[in-house]
Amino acid sequence: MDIVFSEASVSFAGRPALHPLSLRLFERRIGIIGLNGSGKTTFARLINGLLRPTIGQVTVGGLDTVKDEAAVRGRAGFIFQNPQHQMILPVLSEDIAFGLKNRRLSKEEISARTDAVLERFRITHLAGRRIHELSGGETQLAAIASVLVTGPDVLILDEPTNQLDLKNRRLIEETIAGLPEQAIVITHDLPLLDGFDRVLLFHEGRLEADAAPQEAVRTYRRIVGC
Ligand SMILES: Nc1ncnc2c1ncn2[C@@H]1O[C@H](COP(=O)(O)OP(=O)(O)OP(=O)(O)O)[C@@H](O)[C@H]1O
Repeated sequence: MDIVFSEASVSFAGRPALHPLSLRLFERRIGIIGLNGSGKTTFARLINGLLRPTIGQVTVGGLDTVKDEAAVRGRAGFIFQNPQHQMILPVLSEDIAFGLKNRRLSKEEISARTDAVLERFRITHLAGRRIHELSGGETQLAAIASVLVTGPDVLILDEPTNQLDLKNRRLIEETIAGLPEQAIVITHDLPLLDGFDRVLLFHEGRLEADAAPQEAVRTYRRIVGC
């Protein structure tokens, strides 16, 4: 899906967090890297209307993130850094089904879609588990399932491998690689970007590189001197 930034910028209390930026994203796997506080989350939040540009415009599939906010939220799903915070109901299957409420679906349809997404991520055995009892990797998978059940075209993941052990990290890496949906991934886990189509490097609120993974990471290392 086409995501278009047109001279979009964000300031907080007059301080620029993202300088004016124009670009078009359409690739299937897009990474976002940069130091803490460089503007990555600010950029990503603009895509699903969680944040409005102070100046300029962002469109997703031709929809304006400000004027068509509700429709944009349906197209672009966001998985937060601490995904347990975005899960509303205590039990996993209930939380997934909750995302389908208000869609004029029958109980049977909601149940079938919930079962299908649990199966898709091979977490059917966790359906009746309480969210706070899930491991880090299970929580991340559960959050991805909860968002994807609603059928977004693009998934935005904010540091999805943060705090995961090697095994769970691998699981999430493979899950992201296998998603048919477009995915935009903010990460400090640079090897996660292998095979990505495009990587954006932010530095002090500016887009410093827009390149293939290796080149973007090289620029990142050069800029920060590591
Ligand atoms: N709601 C807010 N109010 C005020 N300042 C903010 C707000 N959100 C972000 N900022 C500031 O904007 C800048 C960019 O923050 P952002 O969260 O986009 O960085 P980031 O690259 O995602 O960082 P990290 O890797 O630490 O998550 C920072 O200086 C941050 O303090």
